[in-house]
Amino acid sequence: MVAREITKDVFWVGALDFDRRLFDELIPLPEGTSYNSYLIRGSEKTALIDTVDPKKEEELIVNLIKLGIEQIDYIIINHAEQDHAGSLPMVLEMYPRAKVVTNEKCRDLLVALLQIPAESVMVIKDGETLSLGNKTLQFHLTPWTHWPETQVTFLVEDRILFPCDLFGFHQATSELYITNEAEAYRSAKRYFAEIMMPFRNSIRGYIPKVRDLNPAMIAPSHGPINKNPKFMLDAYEDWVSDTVKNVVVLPYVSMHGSTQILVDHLVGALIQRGVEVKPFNLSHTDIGELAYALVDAATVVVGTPTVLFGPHPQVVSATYLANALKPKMRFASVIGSYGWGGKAAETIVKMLDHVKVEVIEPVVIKGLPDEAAVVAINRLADDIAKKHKEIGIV
Ligand SMILES: Cc1cc2nc3c(=O)[nH]c(=O)nc-3n(C[C@H](O)[C@H](O)[C@H](O)COP(=O)(O)O)c2cc1C
Repeated sequence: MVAREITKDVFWVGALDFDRRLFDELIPLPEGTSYNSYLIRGSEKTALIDTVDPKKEEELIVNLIKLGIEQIDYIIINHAEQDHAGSLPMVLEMYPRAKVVTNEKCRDLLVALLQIPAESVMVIKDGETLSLGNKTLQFHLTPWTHWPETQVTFLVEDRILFPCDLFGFHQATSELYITNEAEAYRSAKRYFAEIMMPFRNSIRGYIPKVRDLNPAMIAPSHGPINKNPKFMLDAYEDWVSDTVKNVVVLPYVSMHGSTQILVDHLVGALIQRGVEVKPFNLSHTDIGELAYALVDAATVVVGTPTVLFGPHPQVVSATYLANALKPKMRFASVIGSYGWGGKAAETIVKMLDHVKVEVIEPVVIKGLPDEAAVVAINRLADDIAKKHKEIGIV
């Protein structure tokens, strides 16, 4: 890997991870990822902003050595998660005189997660600045833009925002900057869905503050640097808003084909009624794509057979995730088939306790769908189209 200069005396010194395919043992990474770390050489002091995932720590160290960095005065930690702070012990070993700079909550997490000695941390407060001589770092605490300790750092003179996870996305690319905004939009929306969506209300509050800073660049900790911050801020403003689209997301499983028949019929019935529908067969769905679809869908219909008196375990897992991601969905329903009895639909509805949804009457049928089942699915499609019309999205 090679360190690259972004602007005078500001360098990207991170690591690209083209091969990584799973994050948090949960999220598929179709484009790999990067762990961006930045080095700022002021006239008097040198600062490193965030580190890299420990499995790539050697690349960070080599970048620093190649740049001829003999002393680091400050290591700014914007977020304590290991993919950004995990190489801190190694960097501190290499540069023992460096002070770790972060907020109080982040310090406590660094002590807990990485056993960093508390006394090596200089605690900053919201709005505080740190001079590097001819360059000034300004810290803004942004709790719950992922974790409780998250903060962003602004390089005042160069107007570069270092927001760590916020506004970034998982992509390993040799390009230092975003070159194709349409592609970046898709990757960033997926990242938002997987990581940031549960915190949409907090993020909404920070967007005007970021706009006030008027950054010339956003240099996140995953993915390429953004030279057009307005593009990302506008996109985020839309994603964090309460505005939903005329879309039904339909995650489902079918073991023997009966629930599949209901799904297929509902897909057709919704299309006929002018409602966009996105089915996801959970036996082979990339859950990142499911999360992506949840960002602005008005309705979620969960399809499940009854298994051991409840929903299919794959459906339980997807419903748990959807509920935890707290999408802005307004309506929910359940469809499915059973053999002799159970509480699949009731269990799914109970699981949706983090989202404020109006439940539309489920369609749960015995065995193979018959004419009555088709009528019931048409009724469900009618109800969904009516609800979408009532809220003005059709
Ligand atoms: C492992 C397994 C467990 C099942 N458990 C139940 C059950 O507890 N209650 C029930 O009504 N049906 C149960 N069934 C029957 C299915 O719900 C029924 O066959 C249904 O029509 C399957 O829908 P599908 O074709 O969409 O997979 C079970 C089926 C399987 C294979």
